[in-house]
Amino acid sequence: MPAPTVRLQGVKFRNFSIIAHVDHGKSTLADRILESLGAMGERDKRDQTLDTLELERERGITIKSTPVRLKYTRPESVGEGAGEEYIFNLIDTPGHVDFGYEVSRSLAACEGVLLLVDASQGVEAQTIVNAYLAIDSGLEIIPVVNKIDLPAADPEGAAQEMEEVVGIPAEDAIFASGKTGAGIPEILEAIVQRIPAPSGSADAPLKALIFDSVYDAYQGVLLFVRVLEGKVSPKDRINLFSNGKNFEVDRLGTFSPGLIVGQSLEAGEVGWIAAGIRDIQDAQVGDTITRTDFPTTEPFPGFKPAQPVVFSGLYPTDTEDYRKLREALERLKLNDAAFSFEPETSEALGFGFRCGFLGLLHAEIVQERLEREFDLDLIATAPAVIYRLTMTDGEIIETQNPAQFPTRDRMEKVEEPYIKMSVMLPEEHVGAVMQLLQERRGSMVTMNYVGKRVELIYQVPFAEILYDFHDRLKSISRGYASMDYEIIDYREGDLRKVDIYVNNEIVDALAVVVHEDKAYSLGRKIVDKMSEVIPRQMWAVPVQAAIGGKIIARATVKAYRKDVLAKCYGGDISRKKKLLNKQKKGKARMKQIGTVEVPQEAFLAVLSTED
Ligand SMILES: Nc1nc2c(ncn2[C@@H]2O[C@H](COP(=O)(O)OP(=O)(O)OP(=O)(O)O)[C@@H](O)[C@H]2O)c(=O)[nH]1
Repeated sequence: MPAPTVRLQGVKFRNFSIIAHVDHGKSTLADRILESLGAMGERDKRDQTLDTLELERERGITIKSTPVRLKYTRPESVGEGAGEEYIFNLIDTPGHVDFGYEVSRSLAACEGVLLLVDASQGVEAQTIVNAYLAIDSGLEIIPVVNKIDLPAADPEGAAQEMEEVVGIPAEDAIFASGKTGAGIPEILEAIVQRIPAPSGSADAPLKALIFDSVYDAYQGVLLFVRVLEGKVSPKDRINLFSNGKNFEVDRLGTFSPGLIVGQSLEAGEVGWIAAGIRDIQDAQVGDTITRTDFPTTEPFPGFKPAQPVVFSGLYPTDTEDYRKLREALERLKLNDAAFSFEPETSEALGFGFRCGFLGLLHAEIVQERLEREFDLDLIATAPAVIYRLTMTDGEIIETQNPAQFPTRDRMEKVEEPYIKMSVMLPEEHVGAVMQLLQERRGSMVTMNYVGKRVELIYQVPFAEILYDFHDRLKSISRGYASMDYEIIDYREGDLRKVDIYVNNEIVDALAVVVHEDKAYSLGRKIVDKMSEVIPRQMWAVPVQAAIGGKIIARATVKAYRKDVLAKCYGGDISRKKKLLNKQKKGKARMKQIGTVEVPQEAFLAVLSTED
C-alpha cells in the first residue's frame, strides 16, 4: 500500500524523456541520474530500476514506460539560482521499433528530451526516427553523447553527426557516461536551463493524456497520465474521450519511483490515477481524460487505438492445455492493450488462438512469457500481415490467416501493407544492403549522407521483412546497419497462397502467402527444410508445396533403414525405456499430423529460409 503524503506546492517542474537507439545506454544513464538525485538505494543498484519486466532485463530492452519523479536542488556551482528546487518527471520510453506509437505518446507528455548517442556507434536509425518524433512534438532536444569512457569513443564525431541530423550545434552536446557518471551534473543543469517549464492552467477544464497503463490486481487499471490543463482529485468523475466511458477517481498520485498517494494532480504534473477501471482496453495509450463536471471540448490530438499488425496462430502442443492457454492469454491481455487473441481452429493443429501483435518482437515476447510464466508448450505458426482482398463480387475482406487466403480466380485484387524503412549503415555496405532491399521488393525513396555513413529510405512490403530480414541485414553489414520502420499504406501485389502437404494431407497451419515471383523458390525451400526437420518414419513421407492444387515442389522424408529399426526395438527393457523417455522429451513441441509427427521447427520453416 502506498503511503499518503502531502503534495509539494509551488514547485517548478521539468518533464522530460530519454530517447536513443537500442543499447545506446538509456537505462544505464537514467539509473545514474536517479542515483545522483538520491532516488535509489544501494540495494537497488544492481537492478536497472526503469526496466521492470523480467524479460525486459534479460533482453536488455525497455518495453513499458515507467515514470519517476525526482527532486533536484541546484548546486552552489551554478552561482545565481543555487539552492533552487525542481521536480523532474523522467518518463522512460520503449526502445524498439514495434513500440513507436508508445514512444510518441510518452514524448507528448514531456517538454524536452535527452537525445542519447553512443560515442562509439554514432547516430543510428532509431536515433534519427526518435529525434524526428521529438521535433514533431515540438520538444526541446538536449543532445548527449554517451559512453565516452569506451576506448573506441569518438565524442566529437558523434556530436557532429547529431548536428547534421537534427541541426543542433555540435558544441551544445553534453559528453557523458552512464558508467562513470561523467556529465551527469551538466545534464541536470541543462534540464533546468534548456527545457521549458510546463504551461497550461490549473483553472482550465481538465485535459490529461494517458501515456501508459498497467493492471493492478487490487486497484484495477492504473492510468499513467500527464495533466496538460486543469486539475483532478479523488471522487471526480472522469470521462475517456475515445469511448465516452465515465469512471470515478478512487486514488491518484505521483511516482517516486513507487506509487505515492496524493490529493490532486494539476496542469504540468505527471502521475497515476486509479478509477476502478477493470478492462485495460478502456484505458488506451494516447487517449485523453477530462472531468464530467468541467469538461474540455478538445482531446489531445493524435490518438490511435492500438492496432496489432502481425498475426500468428498459437496452439498448445498438448490439446489438453487449451484451457490453460486461454487463461494465460487472458492474464497477459490484462496488462497489454496492444495484444489481441481470438479462438481459431486448424484442421492440423486443433483448437488454438489467432493472436495479434504490434510487431515480431512483441510476438516473441508474448510467446516467451506464455512458455515461461505459464509453463505452456506451444506451436506457433509463421507470422503474417493483414491482406486486403477485393473479391470478384466486389466484396472487400481483410484476412491475416494464410490458411483462409482464397485462390486467385476468386479475387479481383489483393493489397498488402507497405512500410517506410530507414536503414543506417557505413558507406562500404551500401551496395549489398541495396541489393537485399531490392530482393525484398523494395523501392528507394532517398539516400542521405550522415558523416561517413548513409541513411537509406525505402518503401518495402511489410511481409518481406517479417521473417529473416533483420538477421540478414545485420550479417551482410557485419552488424553495423540499423533499421527502423513504420507502416504507411496498402498497395496492390500479385500474391498467392502456397499450400503445404505432409504425407499427402494438406496442413492448413503451414500455408503461406507470398509474391508470385517468389512462390516457386519459397515452396522449394520450405519443403526442403521440412524434409530435414521431420523425423524419419517407418515409411517415406512426401512433403509438397502447391499453388491452387498444382504441385510446385516436392521432397521426401526418407524411411528408417531396416537395421536401424531392428536396433531400436531390440535390446533390454531398461534401454528401451531410456529411449522412450528421450523421445518423450523430444516430443515437447511436436504435433501429430495424421500419422506423422511434425516438430515446431517445421512450422517456422518459412522463417529460416535463406535467400
Ligand atoms: N562503457 C559503457 N557502457 C555502457 C554505458 N552505458 C551503458 N553501457 C552498456 O551498454 C549496454 C546497453 O545499455 P542499456 O542502458 O541497457 O541500453 P538502453 O539504451 O537502455 O537499451 P534499451 O532499453 O533497449 O533502449 C549495456 O551493456 C550497458 O552496460 C557507458 O556509459 N559506458
